[in-house]
Formats: sequence, structure tokens, C-alpha cells
Amino acid sequence: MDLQAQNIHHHYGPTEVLRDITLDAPSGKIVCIVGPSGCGKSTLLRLLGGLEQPTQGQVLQVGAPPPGCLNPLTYIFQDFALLPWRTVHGNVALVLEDHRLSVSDRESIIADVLARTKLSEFADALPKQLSGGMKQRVAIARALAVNPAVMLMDEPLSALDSQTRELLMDDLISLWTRQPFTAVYVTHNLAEAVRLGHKIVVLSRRPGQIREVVDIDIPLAERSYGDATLERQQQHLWGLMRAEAAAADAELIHA
Ligand SMILES: Nc1ncnc2c1ncn2[C@@H]1O[C@H](COP(=O)(O)OP(=O)(O)OP(=O)(O)O)[C@@H](O)[C@H]1O
Repeated sequence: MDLQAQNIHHHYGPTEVLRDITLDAPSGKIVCIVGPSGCGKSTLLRLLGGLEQPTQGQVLQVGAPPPGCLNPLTYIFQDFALLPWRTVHGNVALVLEDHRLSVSDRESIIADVLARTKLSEFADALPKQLSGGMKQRVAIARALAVNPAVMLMDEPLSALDSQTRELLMDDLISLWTRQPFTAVYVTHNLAEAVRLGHKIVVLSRRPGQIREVVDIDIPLAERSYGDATLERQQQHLWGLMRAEAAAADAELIHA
């Protein structure tokens, strides 16, 4: 299933947040959305996920969700959003509780996603016993459990220290390489965008408009740290964003 935004405009009261956004998140690809603070990235993600309706324009789900999909769209947030009183297993099980699944089907889904996120040994642990990176892997496992058509990821690595972030990026790449998933991935981190994005959508400062869409053809598994082509892409993105980011920063200071 592809997710398409067509000519989206969005206002909060008198504030224009997004202007004429048209973009396509094709099946099996990761689309990164980058842009300066406050340009409307998270708003766009909420509109794509149907949590809010755009003031103008539409979001379309084109094609059928994958077989066994229990929920076409699912979110992964920066703060993990785990229930602290539930174990790793219990947190993943939560999203399956509203679905009519036999116990054995439910348990096999949970075992599969915990194995894919390297958490099998930690099924009985509580969130407080886990590192930040592991907590985010639980959130990823929980999202994968419903076999979504599209994962909507809002700065999923930004609460983590830089080493954990690198490790989790590697995890996401190997997860995608073994079984490609579709994602829209909001980040303000350009290094993350060039490591993970098949397509990078650059937004201007508010009202967010698409400044450029950059395609990166290098397979995810071949995007090594320090790769010269990726460095160049990152420089190019920073070139596009630099003035916008500075202007957005000044606006926030004077707001
Ligand atoms: N529910 C809301 N009601 C009113 N204004 C909102 C609401 N949500 C967001 N905004 C405003 O819309 C603008 C865009 O916010 P949004 O969080 O989408 O930007 P962002 O690009 O994700 O920001 P950041 O990079 O800082 O996380 C901001 O000016 C914000 O204050």
C-alpha cells in the first residue's frame, strides 16, 4: 500500500503550518522528512496517519495493505510510549488484544517480532529494566506486530545518546533488509536521513513547503558510516536547510 498526500494545506487558527504538500510514500521504502524546527513535520505525520484532518487536500491509502495486516498505519514516537507496568511481552501483546487471534497465533506474532528486534531474551523484563535503545526496540516490535502497511516514525532516535542511535540505525537497516517495511520517518538529523531514507523530503520553515525531494539509490545495507556519497548528500541537504534553519531559529527567539 502506498500513502499519498495530495495538495495538503494546514492551519492552526490563524497560523499557516503547511502549504501545498504533495508526496508519495511508496510501498517498501523509507521516506524521511527533514526541515527546521517548527516547520510542521510532526503535523504532517499526524495528517498522514489520520490523527487530524488537513484544512485542505487529502491523504490517500492506495492499494491493499500487506497480507495479515491488523492495522494499516502505526506510530513510533520519540518517547517510546511503553506502559511501565507491563513487561516487554505485555507491551507488544497490548496491540494485539483488540484483534480476534487465537492464543497460538498471538504468541507466534509476538515471538516473531521479539526475535526480529533481538528482544526474545527480554520478554519478561519491565521497561524500567531496559536501556533507552532497548525500549525503542520494544516500540518497534510493537509496531511490527500489527504488520502495518506504513510505519509513521516521529524522531524515533532523538531521545537516545549518539552511540545508541548508531546501533539502532544499524538495527533498523538490518530489519528493513531482511523484510522491507514502509515508513515515513521524521527527523531533524540529516545523518540519520541519508543513512535510512530512500527518499528525503526537505521542508522549508513554517509554513512548511517542499523545497526539494532527494532520492538516494544506494541500497540501505551498503550505506556505511562515512561514505563519501552520503556525506555529499548530507552537505547538499544542509545547504538547503541552513538558511531556513537560521531563520526559523530567529523566529523562535523573537516569538
Ligand atoms: N495542536 C496544535 N495547535 C496549535 N498549534 C500547533 C499544534 N501542533 C503544532 N502546532 C504549531 O504548528 C507548528 C508546527 O509544529 P510541528 O510540531 O508540526 O513542527 P515540527 O517541524 O515537527 O517541529 P520540531 O522540529 O520542533 O519538532 C508550530 O508552530 C507549532 O507550535
